[in-house]
Amino acid sequence: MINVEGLSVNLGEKEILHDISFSVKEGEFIGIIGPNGSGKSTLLQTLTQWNKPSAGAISLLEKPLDSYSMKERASLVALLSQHMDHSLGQTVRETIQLGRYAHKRGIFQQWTEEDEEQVNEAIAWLKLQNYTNRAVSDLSGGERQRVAFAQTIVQNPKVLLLDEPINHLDVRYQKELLDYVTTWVKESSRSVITVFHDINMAALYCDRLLVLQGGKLVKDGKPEAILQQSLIEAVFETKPFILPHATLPKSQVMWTPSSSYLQEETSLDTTSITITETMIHYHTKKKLRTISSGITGAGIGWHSHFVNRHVTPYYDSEQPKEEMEQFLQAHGIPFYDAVSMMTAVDIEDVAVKKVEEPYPMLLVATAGLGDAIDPVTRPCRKEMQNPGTINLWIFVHATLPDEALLQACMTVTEAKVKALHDLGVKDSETNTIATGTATDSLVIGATQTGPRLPFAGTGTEIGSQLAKQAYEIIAKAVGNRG
Ligand SMILES: Nc1ncnc2c1ncn2[C@@H]1O[C@H](COP(=O)(O)OP(=O)(O)OP(=O)(O)O)[C@@H](O)[C@H]1O
Repeated sequence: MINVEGLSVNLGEKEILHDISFSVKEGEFIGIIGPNGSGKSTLLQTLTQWNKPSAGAISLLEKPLDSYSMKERASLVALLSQHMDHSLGQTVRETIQLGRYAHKRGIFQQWTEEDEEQVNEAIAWLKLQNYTNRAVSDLSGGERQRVAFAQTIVQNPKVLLLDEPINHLDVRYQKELLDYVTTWVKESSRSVITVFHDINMAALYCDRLLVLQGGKLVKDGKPEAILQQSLIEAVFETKPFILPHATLPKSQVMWTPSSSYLQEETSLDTTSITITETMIHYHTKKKLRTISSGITGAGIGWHSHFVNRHVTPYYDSEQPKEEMEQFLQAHGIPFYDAVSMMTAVDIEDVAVKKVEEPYPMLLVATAGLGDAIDPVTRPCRKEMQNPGTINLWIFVHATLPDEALLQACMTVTEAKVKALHDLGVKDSETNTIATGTATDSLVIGATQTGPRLPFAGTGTEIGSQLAKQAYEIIAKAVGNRG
């Protein structure tokens, strides 16, 4: 659709773009990212011939861009820019209607049914029905942005160029506009090139990203190839963390504030454990990085409340998470900040241990064995037969990346299996050695302010400590049962 070859642009005395080459196919949604002043807007403006190149060539539909008349170009390429005044009518409808001008020829510019249809469609898509008779001058920044977008879209161009189209929009309208653009580009074999400051939105919506730095195209690739820590840090001069999106196979960037207020030390303190008949509750001053299989706070997160709640052997809830949230709230514990689990074991049988060397560690365990299971031998059954569960908490004063937290889970689980083996705990149905109970829970929390330990597998110093301590605390908790 568009081919750019060796493009350079001078503005005044200065070379703003240098030797840029890329191409855009039909149906592609391209994002341009880069720091302030890197030339993103200049590039978009040059694609409309707003700026004249000092070198290189731009072709559109296989013909040089400058071989089209202004009128032809206007109907093929539409630019929504922050840096130019859009033609404004009095009302929203009039302003959008002006976008159809690109399709009018000759002196008798009759308004057609197609014009009306395009305008009404854009008004509906952008949810502007209630604004059509409002004066554009009275609209908010975001509302005006949607009107300007509607005016651009009714031009029905082959190529749509958008310069920061979402910067004034709230998150709902950002999503709606980008969802709309995606449908528009995919269903009608057109192309879109959009300048983004929001790298995450660019990565979510674009097929490819162009990265500009100092007027040069430093990288052209799929979002997952662009969202690499070294590249983003080099271009934006600030360190990102790249994480997977929670539900889509896409990458996202996270930023960490440099403020020292967020870097305070947290130590592990046994005095902040409260043990009552109802629950074991541990509260840390600062949130810990956690990996857990609890009822609330499961997965990877940050939490400062840890709850092992006593329930009767007959506890039965169809919605244990909601029921647990109510329990936490009733006890003044914010459910969103709590890793919680349940046990039918008497809370007084809890085992607690604090270790200082080599790494400070706090361990808390309760162990019921009524439903000890050997899942390798026993056929699967849905119903739990006897209550009983091993709940294990391990808190470490160290900085563990997520992969080390996962390794710590493996290390600790292997130690639990060995403990049950050495204790001769058996699955009552198969009479073979159990690996755990059917409902065991685990949380590992790290203060993230101690020494940085990249790995926590069984071959590491921290892994060896985790395994030994987990083995001992489980054995102690099993021994504590009345
Ligand atoms: N008419 C002009 N004459 C001289 N220099 C210009 C002109 N227009 C823009 N520039 C300069 O060109 C460089 C690139 O500007 P441009 O607006 O393309 O950057 P950008 O990447 O879109 O920036 P931002 O993220 O801040 O919007 C900047 O240094 C800018 O000052």
